[in-house]
Amino acid sequence: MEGIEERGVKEVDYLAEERAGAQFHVHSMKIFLAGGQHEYEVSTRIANLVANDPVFAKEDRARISRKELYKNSLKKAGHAWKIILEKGLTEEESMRMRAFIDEPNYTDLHWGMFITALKGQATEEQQHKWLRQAYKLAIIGCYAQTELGHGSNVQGLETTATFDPSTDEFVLNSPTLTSTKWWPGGLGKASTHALVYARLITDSQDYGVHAFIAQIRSLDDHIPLPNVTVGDIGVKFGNGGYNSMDNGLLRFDHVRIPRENMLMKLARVTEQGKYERSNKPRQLGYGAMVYIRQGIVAEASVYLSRAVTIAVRYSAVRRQFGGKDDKAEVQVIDYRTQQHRLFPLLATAYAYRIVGFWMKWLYADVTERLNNNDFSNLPEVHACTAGLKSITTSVTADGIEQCRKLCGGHGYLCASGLPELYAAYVPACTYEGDNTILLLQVARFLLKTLTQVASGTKPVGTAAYLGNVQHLTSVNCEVSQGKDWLNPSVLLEAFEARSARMAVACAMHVAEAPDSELAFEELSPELVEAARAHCQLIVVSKFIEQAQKDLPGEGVKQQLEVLCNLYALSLLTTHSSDFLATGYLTGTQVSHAKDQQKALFSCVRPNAVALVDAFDHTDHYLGSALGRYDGDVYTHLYKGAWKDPLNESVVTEGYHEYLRPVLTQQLWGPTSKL
Ligand SMILES: CCCCCCCC/C=C\CCCCCCCCCC(=O)SCCNC(=O)CCNC(=O)[C@H](O)C(C)(C)COP(=O)(O)OP(=O)(O)OC[C@H]1O[C@@H](n2cnc3c(N)ncnc32)[C@H](O)[C@@H]1OP(=O)(O)O
Ligand SMILES: Cc1cc2nc3c(=O)[nH]c(=O)nc-3n(C[C@H](O)[C@H](O)[C@H](O)COP(=O)(O)OP(=O)(O)OC[C@H]3O[C@@H](n4cnc5c(N)ncnc54)[C@H](O)[C@@H]3O)c2cc1C
Repeated sequence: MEGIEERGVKEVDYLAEERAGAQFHVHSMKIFLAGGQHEYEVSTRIANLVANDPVFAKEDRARISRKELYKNSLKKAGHAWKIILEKGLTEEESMRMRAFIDEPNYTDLHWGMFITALKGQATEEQQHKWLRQAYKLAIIGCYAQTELGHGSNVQGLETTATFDPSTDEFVLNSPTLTSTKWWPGGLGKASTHALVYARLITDSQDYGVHAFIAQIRSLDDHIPLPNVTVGDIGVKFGNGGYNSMDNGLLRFDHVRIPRENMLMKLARVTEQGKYERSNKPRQLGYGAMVYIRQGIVAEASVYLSRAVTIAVRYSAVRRQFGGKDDKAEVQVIDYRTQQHRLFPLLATAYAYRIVGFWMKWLYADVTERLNNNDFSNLPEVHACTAGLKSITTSVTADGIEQCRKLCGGHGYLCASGLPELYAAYVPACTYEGDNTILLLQVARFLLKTLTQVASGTKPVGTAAYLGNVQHLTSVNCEVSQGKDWLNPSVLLEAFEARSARMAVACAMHVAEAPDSELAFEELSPELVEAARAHCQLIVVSKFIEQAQKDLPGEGVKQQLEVLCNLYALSLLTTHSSDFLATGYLTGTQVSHAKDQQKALFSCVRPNAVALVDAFDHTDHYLGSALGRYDGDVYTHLYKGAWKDPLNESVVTEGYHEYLRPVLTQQLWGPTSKL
């Protein structure tokens, strides 16, 4: 329904036939996926701005050295900041620009965590002092929490901040090797300041981990300050990927900072060294993590949809087998096995887009509540952000790798864009909370909620279904044929019943054990599965909610319904053992689900290319010869190969030293250089 001319490419469109077969209005879907007309316009404008600026080119990223990559990322960040200032870009526009530049750098941590933590944990006076500087980038901050010895166990951190009343200062110290700060992004080379999480000691008493601002580099010449040891931790996984970030190490040798550098909104130390807590929950000190976790959830769909766009377009271009009697060979997208691996990921990318919108709403809602001193839904928001961060990043990382395999041999080439995408994305399974640790947090929340339900408290929000636990643990599924699975309330009940039953089984086990902490540990694999089931339910329920709404644009609602059903049934069949073991489904009902899932593949097939077009990724952003909008895959793979530095000379460097002696049998002779 949409002409390729709109993209300014007239010469060739190998995917034209695919696009012509779409059964929905692609432009309307684009607007839906962007989050609205305004968001669509901002995205389009900023995507083009980035794509047309040579400073933001990214072709060579997988080929250049780490040093060059890092220096380039500094150049890009500086250039982006210049554009933001010159054009007076809004926060929304700047965030879009960050996304389209598509290269992690120190500003992610500065804006995402340093500033967020200051806003959440600094007093007004402190904010006035530090935020003014930080907003201008006159200082660059990082978030220095993790240490060599502890990351997940925040309460186990070892760095100390000991108050000295004689000088009204804290003394920051790294008492052991394992207390070395290790991993903070932007710390290695760029930051001038660090938000340091350290054990607060005053009057010889340890009050646990608190946040302090420490200047680590000179604002004149960027040299580390006295008694501060700071540097980069080294090359990370993959070419390009997250290597544009200077994850750093940091040690303090009795470094003195003013008492006012402790962030004092949640707790303070007086001039006399007295420790005083505010009446706000101490968990607000974890607020920056909650903010980034929701951001990571909102971003998951972007990464997954990029991989899926590449794999769908390539699968429509690529042909293998068949081709007898003058017929063209079969497009690999028509193979059922390809559809079985690819289409659920397409549906997942849509599901995560919808849950990402909801997550942003949830975060705005909790922020407003916190501003009004309403802390009631903090545990639920923590569970949602932690759990959804965990499942969306794990599925997205695995999904990118699956898309690489779906592209066969060419997927393994950096020219496909997929290896780099995976390398850049996969640390999301670890940073901002290891995904298993985060699911265990959800599990604790579920057990607590069930205990509260037992004592008559009504659960709210995403846990509300647990208020219906008696029904959900006794009801039988009524599906008797494949089509029954297309009923949203049937799907919803299946996911609610599975989640409630898994949580209840764990809760009973833990409650009956003499030592509940030991039982929790023993049962942790099952608890992780129960938490996953709960989080999948959240995504399914948000997708169903959205698919039931009326949306503008011919066929848009119908496509969302198909994808919603496909998403839910793919989860159901993949995790069928849960549904069977909890006794909610029979084997026959699972078979019906599988049949229905197959039928849905046939509905997706004619729309697949248009459904990925609707994500509206530019060729610059995709950075993939396989995922090009025009489908001209082979020309660009071929051209790309000749750009490789190995092909700069016809006879390779090293020929005379190392190849010729082998070929001429002179390996052991007197002139051999080997
Ligand atoms: C122009 C540029 C713009 C840039 C904008 C950027 C924004 C873009 C968005 C996305 C981009 C992504 C960029 C990503 C960059 C990478 C960033 C990576 C940074 C990091 O990795 S920072 C380090 C993160 N570290 C962790 O996540 C550690 C994980 N561990 C923990 O969170 C906790 O310690 C724990 C959860 C494991 C708790 O362990 P425990 O010992 O039990 O802890 P306690 O402190 O005693 O707390 C228990 C109690 O508190 C509740 N709770 C825990 N966490 C939270 C929370 N976050 N909020 C609320 N409540 C919490 C917990 O449930 C317990 O409650 P209970 O006592 O049971 O009632
Ligand atoms: C690219 C990248 C960027 C980062 N950026 C920052 C940053 O800017 N600032 C910062 O402070 N930190 C940063 N980090 C650190 C990151 O937050 C931690 O690595 C993360 O929280 C995981 O902690 P860990 O490394 O201690 O893992 P560990 O906790 O040591 O995990 C190792 C394994 O043990 C398991 N495990 C641990 N405890 C338990 C348990 N109780 N029960 C069951 N299993 C358990 C985990 O599941 C995991 O499989 C970054 C990390 C990376 C990779």
